Amino acid sequence: MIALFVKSPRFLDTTLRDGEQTPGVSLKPDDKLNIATLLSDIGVSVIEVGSAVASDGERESLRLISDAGLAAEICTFVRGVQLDIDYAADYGAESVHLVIPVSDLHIEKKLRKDREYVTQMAWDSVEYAKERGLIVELSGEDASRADQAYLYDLYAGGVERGADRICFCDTVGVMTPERASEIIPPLAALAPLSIHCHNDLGLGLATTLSAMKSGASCAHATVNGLGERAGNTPLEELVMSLEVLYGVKTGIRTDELYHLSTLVSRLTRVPLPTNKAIVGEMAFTHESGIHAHGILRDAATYEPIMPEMVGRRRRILLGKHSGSASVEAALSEMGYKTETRQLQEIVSRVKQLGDEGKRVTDSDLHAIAEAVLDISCTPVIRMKQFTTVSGNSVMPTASVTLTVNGEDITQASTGAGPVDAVIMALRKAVQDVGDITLEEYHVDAIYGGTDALVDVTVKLMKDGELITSRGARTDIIMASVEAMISGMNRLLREKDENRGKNTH
Ligand SMILES: CC(=O)SCCNC(=O)CCNC(=O)[C@H](O)C(C)(C)COP(=O)(O)OP(=O)(O)OC[C@H]1O[C@@H](n2cnc3c(N)ncnc32)[C@H](O)[C@@H]1OP(=O)(O)O
Ligand SMILES: CC(=O)C(=O)O
Repeated sequence: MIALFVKSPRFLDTTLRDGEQTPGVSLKPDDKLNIATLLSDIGVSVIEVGSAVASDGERESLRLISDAGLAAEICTFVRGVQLDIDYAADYGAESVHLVIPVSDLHIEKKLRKDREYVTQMAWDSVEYAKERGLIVELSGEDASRADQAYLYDLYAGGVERGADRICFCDTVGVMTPERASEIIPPLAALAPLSIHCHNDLGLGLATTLSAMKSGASCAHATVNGLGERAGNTPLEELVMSLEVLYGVKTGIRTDELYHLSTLVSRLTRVPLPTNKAIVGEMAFTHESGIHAHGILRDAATYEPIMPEMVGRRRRILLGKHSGSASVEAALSEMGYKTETRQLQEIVSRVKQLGDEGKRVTDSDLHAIAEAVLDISCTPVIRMKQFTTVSGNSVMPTASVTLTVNGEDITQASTGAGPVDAVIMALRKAVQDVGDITLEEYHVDAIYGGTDALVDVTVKLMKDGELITSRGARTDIIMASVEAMISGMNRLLREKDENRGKNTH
């Protein structure tokens, strides 16, 4: 089975073209350059950076990325239209993804033409693009619903006229993996073949793998599976499946996949589903006691791949499904030592919080542990007052007065909004006692009316230590301040090796 894959498969990443066609997504040239640079650095062979014909901004992006001297081949989408090909050549593309509708449905209903017209358009476009000095990937749009004999002849004539590669598009994600294994081999014998799959029925990855196993030497994919409608084959899932399940060396730096994913999610503003394979927040997070217990003995019990392979870290969350093994491990991380009955009591309080529907944060565990172990710690920081101002004609501003180690400190800051301003002011107020960075801010459980409870979770980092903390109030600013103060107190408290083990 393994031998059927080509030895060094190539990847054409189309995050910046098909991925950007995700409704509502629009990337500025600099954003595209950032993503293209990382794609090239991790080893993607070809980057389709957009559609040069679409807008001035698209052409500016193409020029910027083409001039950046990246190792990857820079490609752009073109129709069978001379203007598109001219833009590609004039703005610095090395190659074109020349897309030609090939199913009768697309030819007759969309273009209102016939097969002969489209064949001629395809071949003329190949010749023209070659004259303009471009590498040509001749692509059949809706190829999986096309008459396969017609498609074969169109590709064969295109290759005779100079097409360097051909591409088979399963445009609406209807090709099964079984069908791919029948259709692809004769086409792949014509020229190097790329496979481009969509995920309308959730089969994008399976069909791409099947096509690659059947002779496709290049796969089109997008970061996070972005793309039209339900998206395209996700690059991170494809690369990891090839590496881990099929033993194929992809040449991709897998340890940068998570970094790439978060960059794309941030710039496109498309959040990652928490359970998304490889890159979702929960992909390497465990809560259930049985799983956590297994993981703590040997991670392979419940993890098919090591999180480090994709640049991630394992997390064990606490909640109502936790068991004593994971709670003990979390306590020990925090420097607490417990005896059996103390541990049992802490586990039961953790479960109680879970039963109330709450996420159990580090600060919650800390508070429970201190109560059960009867340790009273004086908080390093206490809030004395804070004020925020925002409105349509003022810059959002906040001032805070904190008592830090017994001394009053007042700081003020502006921000993108009142929450941002107050968080910046808080961080300024504690900067002399610790460099605390806000790694993540998350608002949850906003349901009901405008007076609903708001649940804010923050992730804070100090000296490489990452903790989560929560605040729950009906006022989002109060909830944010509560989460920040409680988290900062956790980080600023000295770790006491002798903590815990009180017997009573
Ligand atoms: C499956 C895919 O992902 S295909 C890629 C989709 N990407 C895009 O659409 C890129 C963004 N698109 C755009 O900016 C615009 O649609 C443009 C600039 C390409 C065209 O804009 P307009 O000239 O206003 O045309 P409009 O968008 O209304 O219609 C598309 C035109 O392209 C033609 N066309 C569509 N596909 C092709 C093709 N592969 N080759 C040649 N012509 C094509 C259509 O027939 C139609 O032309 P017509 O009105 O003369 O029949
Ligand atoms: C070209 C393309 O993106 C498709 O057919 O899906």
